[in-house]
Amino acid sequence: MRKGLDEVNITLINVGKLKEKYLKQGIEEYTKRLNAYANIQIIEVADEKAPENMSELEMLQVKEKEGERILSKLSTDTYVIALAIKGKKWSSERLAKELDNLATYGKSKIAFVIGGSVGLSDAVLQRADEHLSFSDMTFPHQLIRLILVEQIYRAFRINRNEPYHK
Ligand SMILES: C[S@@+](CC[C@H](N)C(=O)[O-])C[C@H]1O[C@@H](n2cnc3c(N)ncnc32)[C@H](O)[C@@H]1O
Repeated sequence: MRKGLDEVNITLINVGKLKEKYLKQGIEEYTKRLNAYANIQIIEVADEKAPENMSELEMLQVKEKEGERILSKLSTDTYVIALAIKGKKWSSERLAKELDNLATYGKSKIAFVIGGSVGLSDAVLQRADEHLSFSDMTFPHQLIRLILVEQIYRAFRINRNEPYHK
């Protein structure tokens, strides 16, 4: 059944608690603005200790444990967009269009997933319907959360033909 974007539930699934105050403030601001347009929920799953000198195997284990926690938050009818450096690069207009299309085709649950300091497990990447990249650069996962929430807000403004800074 066709749905409007305002009927869509957007969930951001993140690994670890947000620590920096300036990021918290920015995310709260965009979440508040977004709430005028959609239901938005932010979920934080526990992170694993990830010391600098971990072996490949330990890193894999961290990803897998965090991945299981992420997967436990996803229902089978959720459309999942994983944030991944090697994913597709979309313009803001393309993200707006994709969200609009998902609403049009009755997808009312959309989850964006951001990995922890060592990234997302293969199981999460395989579960995802799309992999989205913001650039070839690696951003801290907490900063990506702020960039993502701003881009989702921008997408809603674009879809509503409302003015926003270019
Ligand atoms: C510190 S990065 C992890 C780096 C890890 N080596 C990897 O390759 O995924 C943490 C998370 O932030 C997100 N992220 C970081 N940079 C990104 C980018 N340029 N585009 C999309 N997501 C990004 C991804 O979800 C990633 O799992």
